[in-house]
Amino acid sequence: MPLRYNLEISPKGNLSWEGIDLLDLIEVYGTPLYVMNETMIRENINRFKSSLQKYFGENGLIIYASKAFCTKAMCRIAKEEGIGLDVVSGGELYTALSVNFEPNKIFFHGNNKTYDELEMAVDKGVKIVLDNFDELDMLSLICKTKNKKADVLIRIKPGIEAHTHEFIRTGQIDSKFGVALENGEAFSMVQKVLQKEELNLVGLHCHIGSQIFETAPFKLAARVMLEFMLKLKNELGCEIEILDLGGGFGIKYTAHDEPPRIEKFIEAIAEEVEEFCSLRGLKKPFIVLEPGRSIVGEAGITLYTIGSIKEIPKVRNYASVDGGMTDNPRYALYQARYDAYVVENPLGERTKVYTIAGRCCESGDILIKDIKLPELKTGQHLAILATGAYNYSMSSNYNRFPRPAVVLLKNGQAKVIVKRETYEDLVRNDVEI
Ligand SMILES: Cc1ncc(COP(=O)(O)O)c(C=O)c1O
Ligand SMILES: N[C@@H](CCCC[NH3+])C(=O)O
Repeated sequence: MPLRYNLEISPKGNLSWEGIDLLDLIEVYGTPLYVMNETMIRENINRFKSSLQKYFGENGLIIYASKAFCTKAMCRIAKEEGIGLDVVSGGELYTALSVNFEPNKIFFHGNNKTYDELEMAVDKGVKIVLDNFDELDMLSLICKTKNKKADVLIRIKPGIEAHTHEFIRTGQIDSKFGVALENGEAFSMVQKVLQKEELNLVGLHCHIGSQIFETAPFKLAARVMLEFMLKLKNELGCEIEILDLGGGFGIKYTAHDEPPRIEKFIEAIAEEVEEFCSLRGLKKPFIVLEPGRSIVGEAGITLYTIGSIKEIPKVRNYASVDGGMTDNPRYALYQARYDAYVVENPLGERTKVYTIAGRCCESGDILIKDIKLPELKTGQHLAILATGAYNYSMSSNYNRFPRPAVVLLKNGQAKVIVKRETYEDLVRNDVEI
């Protein structure tokens, strides 16, 4: 099996990435260890940028969905690449602002933003994606109190069910996100925003789900949104500038996954926008896309040390590692599938089926269920692949496990971008009685 994700074999026969022997990396930084590949992150960003540029010229913007992996270093990479940022909390916004990210390229999402978060967004001048009527009222009050204006988009439920796991589907009617097109809900929200002098309606937004493998749902979402824009133009004389179609572009986690290339998604969206706008006489909107997983997912791996190996005859072989659902909760949450290599034996014949378990006090603490690997030995190391998205960002301190460090690789150099947590970090906010 050829190595994926630009992984290679080092002169010592170990797995290597960006010219770095991963066993050497482990010797320096220990395990568990998140490893991110800067070259791949930048390549992915540039694939999105050049594709969008090809079809929309200057009339489009990629905004990285920072929920996938949000650290100062990642925000700085996005800033250097000239893209925007999707944030969904005061914490993500704070991280972005701490590297002086241009506020007007930040889009603030969330279905229940707090007063303080909205205040911070208004003060800094970031774009706010309005989710509901309560938020609209709160934002209007904040703007009036401060005598400031805010640029807003409205999050619409386009009523599309993308074929993905139920928990990561968001565009259908039964969703906590956004306002529905049905019953005129979205229409009356637009009317209400237009009546507010302190709010400047700049765009509409939708997001249909995550890890989507088909281009058709994106085309459908674009069509539904453009129909609504046309209705607003015809009935309210309101021409909306930005159409933000969200993220959700699928990636390859295992050999079975065959996601379309990034270019294919954008080409499909462009075809739909082009056709609709020329046939129906609508001005082509400024297109925003919000990829998260497809920028960082395949550009991350996690390294673990293999501890106990338990072979239960005729049942299952468990190999436990020194991390678990605390650093990657995605099997526990979505029965997510991953692939892995043994760092010391990357191309060894895969002869035995193992379940890779974590060390949390939880039976569901599994990282990979039933994966064929070479015979494993305690003390060897495992690289779980495509863990760059929604791993570090969804990590926890359950069982009081400190979070692993994050190391960023580029051209043979490794840099710590998030330090390993210590026991002292774990008790820092505890108050003794
Ligand atoms: C509003 C919004 N935009 C963008 C994303 C990024 O999605 P993905 O990481 O699948 O590209 C999400 C998460 O699903 C989201 O909720
Ligand atoms: N966190 C999820 C996806 C949700 C994305 C945010 N709306 C995952 O790991 O796949």
